[in-house]
Amino acid sequence: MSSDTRILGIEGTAWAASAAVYDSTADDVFIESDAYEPESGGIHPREAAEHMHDAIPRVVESALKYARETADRPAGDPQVDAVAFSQGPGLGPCLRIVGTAARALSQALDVPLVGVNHMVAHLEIGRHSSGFDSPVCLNASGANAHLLAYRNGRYRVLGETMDTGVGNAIDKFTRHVGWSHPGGPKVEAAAEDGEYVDLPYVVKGMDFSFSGIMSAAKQAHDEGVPVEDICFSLQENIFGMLTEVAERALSLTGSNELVLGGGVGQNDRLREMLAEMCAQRGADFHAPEPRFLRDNAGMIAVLGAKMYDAGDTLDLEESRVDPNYRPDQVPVTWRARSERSEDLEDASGNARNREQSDEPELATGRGAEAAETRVRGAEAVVDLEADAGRVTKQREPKTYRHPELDDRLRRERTTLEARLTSLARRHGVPTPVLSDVDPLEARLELEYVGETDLRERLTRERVRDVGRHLARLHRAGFVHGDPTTRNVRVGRSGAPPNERTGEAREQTDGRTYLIDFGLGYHTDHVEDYAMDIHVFDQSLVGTADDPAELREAVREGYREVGDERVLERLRDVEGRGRYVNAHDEKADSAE
Ligand SMILES: C[C@@H](O)[C@H](NC(=O)OP(=O)(O)OC[C@H]1O[C@@H](n2cnc3c(N)ncnc32)[C@H](O)[C@@H]1O)C(=O)O
Ligand SMILES: Nc1ncnc2c1ncn2[C@@H]1O[C@H](COP(=O)(O)OP(=O)(O)OP(=O)(O)O)[C@@H](O)[C@H]1O
Ligand SMILES: [Fe+2]
Repeated sequence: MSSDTRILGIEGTAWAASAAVYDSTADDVFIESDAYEPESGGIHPREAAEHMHDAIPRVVESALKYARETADRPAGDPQVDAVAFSQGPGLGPCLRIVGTAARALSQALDVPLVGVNHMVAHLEIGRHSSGFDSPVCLNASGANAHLLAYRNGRYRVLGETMDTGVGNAIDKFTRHVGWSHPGGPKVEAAAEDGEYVDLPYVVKGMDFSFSGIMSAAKQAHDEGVPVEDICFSLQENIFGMLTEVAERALSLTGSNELVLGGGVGQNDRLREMLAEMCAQRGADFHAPEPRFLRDNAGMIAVLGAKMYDAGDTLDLEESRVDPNYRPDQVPVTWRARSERSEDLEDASGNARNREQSDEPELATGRGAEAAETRVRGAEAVVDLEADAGRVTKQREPKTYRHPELDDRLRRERTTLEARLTSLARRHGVPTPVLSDVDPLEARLELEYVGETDLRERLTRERVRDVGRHLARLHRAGFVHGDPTTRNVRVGRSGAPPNERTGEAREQTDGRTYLIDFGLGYHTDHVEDYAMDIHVFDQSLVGTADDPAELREAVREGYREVGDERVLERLRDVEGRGRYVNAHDEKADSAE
């Protein structure tokens, strides 16, 4: 960062009217915030906007006063170099007030305007305070919940909630119980005296859904289950889901660093689970201090400074706010050019992984496979005996999870994996032959298939094959649940070069095997089939430099075998951005 940048930051996307001054030389952040507290119910957009209207001038005045008092600049000079503000996402009426205030200040102070994406700020503050280079980020905030990882100039969304944000889900339950907003801290306090009761647990690849667990929690309350037990179990399941998908993102990207962002990150139990998961797999975990987790202008000012130093300022006409501003829409201008083309899952990431792991014999599934005898996936430890043609897959206990939940998931998934692996083969999809299953020990013995994971040898032809395979499963009435470029095994890297031209040819005859059916399930919903393809898409986005062609290839393959309505629904799913649950329409069960 260049020397002595001072930025005024303004935040006001929903509840926090906040202003901050960041000084890059001292790495000092001053924050002044004024919270909106609804008298009853949740956040009312109009009331929240009125709060912004009253409180923003006050907090800005305190921040400017601090800037004047601490600057060693001549009195006539501007005390800050730019005004950075949250441009979105957030509540429209609130954002507009903050936008107007920021524009007015930039004109009055005669300094440039910097438009900051609030969700990227939640991520970058953790990268800033940890010093991590290319972490995976779990954003656990009120209105959002997603996993981000940097690749090729953008923060890619690897997984996200299919319905509401995580804080909002918790707050809806506490409103049902009659507790005041915000509910998160109350659930955390009540959970201390709770015991575990069974609640739904839903992850799909790196996506997840809260609607099922929230309705079950409300119903349990109505039926008289003690509220502290529900709170305890909500935390165990919801945070268990977030930790699981975070681990899957680490495993898929080969990254060894996780940062946490967002207001729900203030929860001790969530932080404990994430720290434990990272410790278990030899990764580093960082959670910023609480004042940087909940909404605050400090994170806006810190990212604002990086953007300002990169020359990423706004003209007035570009300064419109965007309530649906997604993190992957932001061109990342502030990271070094070398970093920007860096490939998250390149060999170095995994070399690091091996060095730092407590268990050096565990590799992450890449590289010279002949030499590897053990692979650690996100869920299991897999012993590979290529010569004997056999693998043993052991779902080891995850100590971050409640033991009851852990037992249940490991058994269920082992049983399902055994059943669906065989069922898929009966429907013409190549899968490993099962030789033994022990649900109590959560252990499977399977045939060794393929030579390497698809992500090492991505070609259109192979990806097209995956499209056909998924269509066959769907026609048979079930989904894979976690189709990623690591859960497909492939053979040789290509046919011999063309004899006349010497050019490499794509192999068309090798088999593409699907493995790891533990998250699969029977369903006749078009939405579930579309989600299955969407999960594979997201893994392409996470592992391929140019995913567009490959995404088209999945669809080509799917179209050959499957139902066009699923592809139509997939276009809907993508258009939605955040997925609203639409488990309504049923497909005819083909076959
Ligand atoms: C777009 C923006 O406006 C939005 N901001 C936001 O949601 O505020 P944030 O400060 O990041 O998170 C607030 C949420 O964080 C929850 N929360 C606060 N303390 C908590 C705790 N100890 N345990 C669980 N949840 C907690 C609250 O219940 C509330 O739902 C967002 O980042 O999604
Ligand atoms: N039958 C098999 N034949 C050859 N290799 C296999 C087989 N099963 C697993 N592997 C290897 O082990 C890795 C991890 O296996 P698997 O995906 O089943 O475990 P996991 O813990 O569920 O992984 P994740 O949840 O990260 O996808 C695979 O990516 C693959 O490289
Ligand atoms: Fe936020």
